[in-house]
Amino acid sequence: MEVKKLAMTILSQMAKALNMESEEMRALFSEGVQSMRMNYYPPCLEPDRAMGFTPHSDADAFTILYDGLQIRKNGKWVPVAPLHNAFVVNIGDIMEGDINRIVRRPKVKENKHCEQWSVSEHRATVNSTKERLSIATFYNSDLDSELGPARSLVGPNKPPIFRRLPIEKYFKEFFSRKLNGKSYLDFMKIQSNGEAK
Ligand SMILES: O=C(O)CCC(=O)C(=O)O
Ligand SMILES: [Fe+2]
Repeated sequence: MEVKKLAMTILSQMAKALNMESEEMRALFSEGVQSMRMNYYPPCLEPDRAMGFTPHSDADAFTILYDGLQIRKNGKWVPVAPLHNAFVVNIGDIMEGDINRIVRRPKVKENKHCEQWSVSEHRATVNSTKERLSIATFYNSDLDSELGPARSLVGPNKPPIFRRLPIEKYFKEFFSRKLNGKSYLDFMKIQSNGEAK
């Protein structure tokens, strides 16, 4: 319950930073699905030859994670060390879909808080002596909702970049695929001829 409160505060700040109607954001997530995954990584004698969690972006809107991971930045894997008393927040695929990729638009890029927003591709490694436990809390809009660019962010001059589909269908499709970086996001994109892939 406490993590959910934190999530709603983060979402309302995100809405503000994106000039999105905060009620639209609140309506999407207040009754949404919150789920938690605990990942246990036992020590591994040959950590260089094993992977804890293969590279992926989270399929949800965003994730609040306890413990560190590695993110792909400019093609390189960079460790994000856990800070004492702090969480790591990952932007997931749904958030990129919902906000219509506004974060990549030049106008918003001027906003220094938005500049770093993009879906995080991450992975988890293992180590040779210590076991590791992470706790990830995932946020989604509710299962009856539709996934697609936020209505307050698209218009005649801002055409949608992602297609719309029922969220249940989105998850069925996601879980029938192998984790493969950000490939599912590409699948969600509308091609330049206006057709969904
Ligand atoms: O265990 C970790 O640090 C990362 C876990 C993760 O990426 C996930 O559960 O989606
Ligand atoms: Fe993840």
